[in-house]
Amino acid sequence: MNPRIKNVDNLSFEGKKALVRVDFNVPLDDRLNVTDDTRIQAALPTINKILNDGGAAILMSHLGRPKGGPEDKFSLKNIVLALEKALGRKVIFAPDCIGKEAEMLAEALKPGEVLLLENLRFHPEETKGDKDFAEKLSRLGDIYVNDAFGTAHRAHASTAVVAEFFADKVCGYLMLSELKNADKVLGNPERPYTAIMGGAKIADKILIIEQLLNKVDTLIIGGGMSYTFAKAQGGTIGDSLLEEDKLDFVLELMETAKAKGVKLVLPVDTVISKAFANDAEQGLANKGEIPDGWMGLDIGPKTRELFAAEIMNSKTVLWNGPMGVFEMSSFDKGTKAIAEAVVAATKAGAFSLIGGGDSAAAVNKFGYTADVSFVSTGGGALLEHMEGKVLPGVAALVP
Ligand SMILES: Nc1ncnc2c1ncn2[C@@H]1O[C@H](COP(=O)(O)OP(=O)(O)O)[C@@H](O)[C@H]1O
Ligand SMILES: O=C(OP(=O)(O)O)[C@H](O)COP(=O)(O)O
Repeated sequence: MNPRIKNVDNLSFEGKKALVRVDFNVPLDDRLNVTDDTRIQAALPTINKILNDGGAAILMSHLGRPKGGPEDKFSLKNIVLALEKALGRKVIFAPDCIGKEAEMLAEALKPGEVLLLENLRFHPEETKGDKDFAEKLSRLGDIYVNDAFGTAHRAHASTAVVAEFFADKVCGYLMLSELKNADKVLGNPERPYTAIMGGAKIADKILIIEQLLNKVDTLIIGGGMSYTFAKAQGGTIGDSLLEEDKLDFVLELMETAKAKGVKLVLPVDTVISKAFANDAEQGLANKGEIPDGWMGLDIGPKTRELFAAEIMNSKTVLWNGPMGVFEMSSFDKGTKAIAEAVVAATKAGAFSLIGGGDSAAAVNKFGYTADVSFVSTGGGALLEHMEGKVLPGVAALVP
């Protein structure tokens, strides 16, 4: 990290109001309760440092990907209870992240108090990196702290642009420890080096693969991402997740992998279901043979074995994205099997780095968090950092 970037230890927050970008993009269940608070817990050291110094913390985050206006299921109000429980103190909630009310609540904040702002992405200006919006956010605090490692790959108003408006801008403890751990692998990874990719954010992450091909020896693709590969190879994928406009790109990626001598390992079978529901009719299909009216929601048993063998062979493992819809018990076996293989490889001496909001939640759900080398709160951010990119959220902190 650029040595000119300061961190929370370089400042006293006494009598100050810190505007803190956190990543509270946590999973919620149907009743809008937080199902995994890893990202909240991870932000506590920074928040507590500010409060213990005699400062006040104004926390801002996104939650999910709202369409550009308020939506109840994406309200940060849903996480207030979990945050209060984790912090052990009351949290004041601002129903909008900018405007008169937010400014008044911030103004009235006393040392030791915490204000949580409503979802930043209820304003489309956030993801556009709008300068006026960033300026409005900046009015709320005296010091800017970025501790949102999971969102540091986004050049958004609250993650990057807002920093321009502060003389004091620092990174938090989470950001520091994430970068430090990732750098253990970045410089000189022990080989064989295997990356495992899955999940549902296909459009974003497919682009990252191209860069990863310059780094890894083996690339395993599972989860929602794998069906675009199966389709590109001429298979049928029913109603499975598909990134239609990336079909040609995927074929090019496969050629690039071959040219670079990277072993690309794709699923050979898949658990299929008639609907996106735990109790829907289920079956198994070979790769690229999913009938119409069915969708692939997990890797199949042969794939579990194939992937596990590759992982066991590795000295460095980087994993982002679940292998299936692990939130439902009918489709969690692939993710669990891969987690078990990563744990076994770690016990055999490999360094394992698992990242992503949902991936971290999955590893937590299966009880393996302590059995891997490091669980990162960032998925896309971790991958982009591992590509060797300077993350915009980090670059913005250079004085
Ligand atoms: N085959 C699949 N079809 C639909 N969704 C999937 C599939 N495989 C995985 N997923 C979903 O991917 C989501 C996680 O994706 P992503 O956000 O990319 O991971 P992370 O948060 O770990 O970076 C999970 O909610 C999981 O249910
Ligand atoms: O969950 C996140 O990323 P991840 O799914 O890569 O772990 C971050 O909160 C970033 O969210 P975004 O991908 O909607 O910008």
